[in-house]
Amino acid sequence: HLAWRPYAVARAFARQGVRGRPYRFFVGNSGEVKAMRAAASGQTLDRSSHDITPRVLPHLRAWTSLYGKVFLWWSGSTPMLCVGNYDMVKRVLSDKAGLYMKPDPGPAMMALLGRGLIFTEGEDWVRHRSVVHPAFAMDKLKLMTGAMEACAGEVIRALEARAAASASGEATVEVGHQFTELTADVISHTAFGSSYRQGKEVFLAQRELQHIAFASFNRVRVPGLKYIPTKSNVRRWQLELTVRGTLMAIINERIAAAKEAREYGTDLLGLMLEANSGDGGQSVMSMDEIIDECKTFFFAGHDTTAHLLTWAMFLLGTHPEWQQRLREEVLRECGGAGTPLHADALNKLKLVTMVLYETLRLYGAVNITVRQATADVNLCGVQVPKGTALSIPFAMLHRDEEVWGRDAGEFNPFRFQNGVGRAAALPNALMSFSLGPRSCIGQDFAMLEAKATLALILRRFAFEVGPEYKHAPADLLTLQPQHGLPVVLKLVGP
Ligand code: HEM
Repeated sequence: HLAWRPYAVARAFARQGVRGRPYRFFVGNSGEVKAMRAAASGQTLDRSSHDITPRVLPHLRAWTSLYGKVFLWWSGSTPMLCVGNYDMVKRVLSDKAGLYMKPDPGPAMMALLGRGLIFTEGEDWVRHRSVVHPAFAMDKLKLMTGAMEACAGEVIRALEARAAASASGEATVEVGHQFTELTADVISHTAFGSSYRQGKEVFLAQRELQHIAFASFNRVRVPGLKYIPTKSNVRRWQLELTVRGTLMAIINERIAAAKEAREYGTDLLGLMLEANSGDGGQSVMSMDEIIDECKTFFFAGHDTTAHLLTWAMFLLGTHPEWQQRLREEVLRECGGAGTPLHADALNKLKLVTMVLYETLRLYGAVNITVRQATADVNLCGVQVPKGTALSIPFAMLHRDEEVWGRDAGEFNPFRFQNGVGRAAALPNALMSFSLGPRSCIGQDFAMLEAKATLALILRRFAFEVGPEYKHAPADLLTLQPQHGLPVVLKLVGP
């Protein structure tokens, strides 16, 4: 059932090889993409339609309507196959034979994250995943609920004070910023426990490095420039030293303490070190690899979760009936304000979970992912030559009416009432955390943190989206409201 109009083009492409084909064979090129993105970046969308694709994937949306869900285009020197078909996506993401790999992340991302879980492949990936995976088991995450609640509680108290101090009992808050700071605190506490302050230093340095890396994305790459002591390079080197030095100190301190205590601790670092001390005292990962995994936690687990919370506030702020339902559920399962949160109670919040899934479907932090064919492969009948990049547009797949039904563009958390696997015509239709072996290792962590934070907010505040809000979702590596999300909070309860 592929809508495969340019199939003839693809076949010619496959027969005659990748390089050296004239550009006119292809549907679009990177120049067009830039122009479409620039045009889209000025638009504000209708906030009730929830179709963000004209803004975040304008090129794929335009070409999909012309050529179908699967088509070929050319990005710079790379042929790109848009894979908007579920069977194909599933095949690519479930691959265990190494037929599809992540493309080269480029020097900026490598400098930022090194060879952490996100960028390893093959046997290295299996080794890394075996060490990191145990830290994210649900029984371990449950022990982190206290730290999550403590961090969110601090933010809530500051907001309560602001609302209480105003004559109207209301406070207008830019929640995106609040959640970014909150998730940074949570990851610093849950990753590093008592070394939290040093962890926060690493985090701040890492965040500045991220800005430097992204600023360099759109610049022309001049060979050798990275070795020249420009102002930004010098700052980058200083920050890299801070990150590495501080992480190394935290890890060495922990290893030394474990000799006495005979355990590494129950934070993410401790659990990872525990799994790293393999049989016979032989470490599975080197110090450098552990450092890269710590950097990866910050990078992968921070903005993503902050945006999940921000978009959930947007949807609840524009759907007061759902907000009230969720508040009632939280009060029923978790008790009123002041009652400590328990992971088991949070896991019973069915309506909150449904709303979070629906938020992830409509406004998932990751809109698109890319894989590269490592060999000539037959992908559901399409000959894909080695080297072709496959772009998997989650944001479009999540709005596919054939899979999600006629109301795919609407906010309807009820679709998840029988579980995430039964929400659509196909079982793995929700791909916000990706699918298969490379799916998100931190998904339970993110959901638990989001549930704890929402529970605390719903118990204390009723809220609506501020009138000045402009609906302009932007893909700045992760999907976020371009102009922030002002929310008017009003105290509720005693
Ligand atoms: C709402 C929050 C989150 C979303 C939407 C999200 C989404 C994703 C997606 C789509 C991928 C796959 C990327 C790809 O293959 O191209 C991924 C991978 C990953 N995520 Fe998350 N993530 C979230 C939270 C977290 C958290 C909290 C952590 C850790 C603290 C984390 C750690 C990772 C890691 C390490 C990978 C790489 C896994 C591997 O390749 O084996 N993520 N995430």
